[in-house]
Amino acid sequence: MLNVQLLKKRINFVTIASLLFSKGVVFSLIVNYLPQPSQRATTTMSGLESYVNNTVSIITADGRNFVGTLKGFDQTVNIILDESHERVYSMTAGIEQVVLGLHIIRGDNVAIIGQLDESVDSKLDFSSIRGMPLEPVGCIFHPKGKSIICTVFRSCQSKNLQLTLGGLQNKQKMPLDAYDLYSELWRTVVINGQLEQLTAALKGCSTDSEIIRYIRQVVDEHGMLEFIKPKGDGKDESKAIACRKRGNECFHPKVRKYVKAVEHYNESIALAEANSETLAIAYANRSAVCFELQEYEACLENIRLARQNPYPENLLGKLAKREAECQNKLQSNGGAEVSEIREPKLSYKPNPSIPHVSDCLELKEDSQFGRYLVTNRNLSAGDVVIVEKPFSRLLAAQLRYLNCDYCHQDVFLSLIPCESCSFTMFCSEDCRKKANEGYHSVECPIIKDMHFLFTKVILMALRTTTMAISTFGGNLDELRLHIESIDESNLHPFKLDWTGISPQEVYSTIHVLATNQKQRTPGDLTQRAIYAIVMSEVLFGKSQRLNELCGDNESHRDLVRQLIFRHAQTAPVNMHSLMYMDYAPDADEEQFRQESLGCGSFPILSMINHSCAPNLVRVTLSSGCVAALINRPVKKGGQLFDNYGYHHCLDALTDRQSGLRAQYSFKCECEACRKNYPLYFSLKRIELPPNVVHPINNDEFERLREHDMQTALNKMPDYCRFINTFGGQYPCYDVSSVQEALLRCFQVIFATQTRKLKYKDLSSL
Ligand SMILES: C[S@@+](CC[C@H](N)C(=O)[O-])C[C@H]1O[C@@H](n2cnc3c(N)ncnc32)[C@H](O)[C@@H]1O
Repeated sequence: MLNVQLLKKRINFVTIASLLFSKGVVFSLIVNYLPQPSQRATTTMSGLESYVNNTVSIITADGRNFVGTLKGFDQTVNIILDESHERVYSMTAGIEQVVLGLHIIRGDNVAIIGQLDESVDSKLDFSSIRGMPLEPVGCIFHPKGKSIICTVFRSCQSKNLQLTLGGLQNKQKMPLDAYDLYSELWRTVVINGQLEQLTAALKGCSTDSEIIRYIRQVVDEHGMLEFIKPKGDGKDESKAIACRKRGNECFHPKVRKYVKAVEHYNESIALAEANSETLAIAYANRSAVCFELQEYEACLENIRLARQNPYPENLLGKLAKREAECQNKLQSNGGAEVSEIREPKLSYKPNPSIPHVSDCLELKEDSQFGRYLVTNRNLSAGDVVIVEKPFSRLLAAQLRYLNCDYCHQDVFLSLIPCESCSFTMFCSEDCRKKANEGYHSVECPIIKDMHFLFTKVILMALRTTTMAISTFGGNLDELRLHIESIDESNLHPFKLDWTGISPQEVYSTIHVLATNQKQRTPGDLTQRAIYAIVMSEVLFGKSQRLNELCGDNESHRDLVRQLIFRHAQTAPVNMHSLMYMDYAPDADEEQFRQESLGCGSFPILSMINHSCAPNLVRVTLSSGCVAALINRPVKKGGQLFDNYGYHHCLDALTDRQSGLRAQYSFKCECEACRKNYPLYFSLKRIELPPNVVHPINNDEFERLREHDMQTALNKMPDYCRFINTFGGQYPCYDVSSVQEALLRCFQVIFATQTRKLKYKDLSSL
């Protein structure tokens, strides 16, 4: 009934669309609950097209084997199989084939896809084949999906890590990343029969420092670090000129892709040497775009920046003419219109000690859930219970030439560059200064390499560590003493008074977030220790600022490694994605969609546990805060539940359970898992009383999809009322679909929106 258009934008094949339409899938659910794209393997999958409608065999990261007809996939390798089954291997019985029918496999879980040779396959006697069940290969955090494929397919069984790494480097024709190093080391350990020894050694380590030291020995034994070759970063005139040319192509009157043009000019600005003609021309060209976008104030500012640099004399007249035209326009247009930003307010009195949290929330702890939040009053759909700002945050790399690295605002017409690196831009001198004082002075020389070497989850470990260091004014002794004074078993954010809290105390609440270290396998711990070793080596090798802070003190370096190691464990478990609503008119009919803005660490939101049938959603606000909004009634005494990317409407029970166990180390026993709630297209419909009209009306929903604020404001109370009245009948199609519509209202009213939208009539987007 709702949202069928959304389907087309995720999956480009009409065949899949018709398949799922017929089953009534609401695709925005998929959009909203699948993990963020950067969390998933984003392999280029053009080769996959040839497999469509053929039988394929897929090995997933959690070690399962699915066979079925490939019906389609999207750019993040979410796969749709039809007539599928799972092959379960065992050493004591033949291969079991569990029939699944239509089955969706999430992109982040796909390790290998290959076409099945049916002529060979059909001759196999499955009952007589024995095979070891596959081990999880853990691709969830791999940045590009490439190594998994290399790792599993590689026939080379060399016991010498240097040989395999060298071979891999030649084969990939590009530098290795940190995951490559880990996966090759792990394979070598297994081939050499050293797994037991390594496991025993890790078990014998009683501190993080000992784990890192032991893994460092293994890394050094194999000479692994020489394969990490950071390229460094810096200004580059020829690249700056090339970017400007790309900008000019987009600016051409027949193309008029103005936002794209600005993105290229911004890259040119970031790459240009300070006080260069290239820099001046890039600013001047950006001023031309501003003029076309009728942003006259910004145009004047860009003209000023161009003139501050050696702009070619023979072109100065052109600038002066543009300047005069701008001034005329400004005089005749009056002041610029200011768009209203709506910030949700807490629905109940704030907690006197934690003003960003409603006073009805309490923190509890038990052996099943660890720490968790409960409400001491009934909550209703639409209630706002938390509005929290992040301690540390990281901008998505693909937005680096559109958004400010510090405040994340997409003020792309007025970004200024970092004075040293080519990877970071800011919206103002103020943000540039704050970023440098906070994290950037340490990260500046290595941030570009870090984005190549690590995924964003692991980069959050870096950012949280650099923020921790700056929180203590760079004084590593003080930071160490502070950490040593924390009683981890007894500290949580509800124990602190946030009204006058110091940044150091805020860091304490981040420091004690769950690491799940006890549940981590030796392979997992090795992986994270390698990340900490590689990251700190690159930092110590290139970051002058960090070397100044550490001096000759080896214990300072040790502290940095330990913090990165710790946050490489806390980040994947606790970090939250920051999202914005993008506008992409040619991405099929669904013009607005949630995209990744980055990620952040949050002391209070991190206390919320998961359910596959959650009762709240998170929305990233323009202020950079994240709000928790209730989307299903919660009774007094009930626990608040977030969704960690595994929703019963979208994922089958076994997929959810294995995914949550692999990523978050717990066995989910939520209501949806206990009662095996159906997938969305199998949900029952409820019979509404004759006086109740279903609140989703197609015309209004269409306007919501177009992000019409008035419709969102009008419909939100209706949707909340419906959910609050019929929420007791969950799970049912009616409540789930209205929850989706309510989420869209939250997004229209409160979520960070792209500024591009403002230019939809002036520019091709
Ligand atoms: C973001 S933290 C949530 C707060 C956590 N309970 C704590 O004590 O810090 C995520 C971790 O909490 C635990 N967790 C989350 N949801 C859970 C659930 N439904 N049942 C049991 N444990 C859960 C898992 O250990 C998971 O890795």
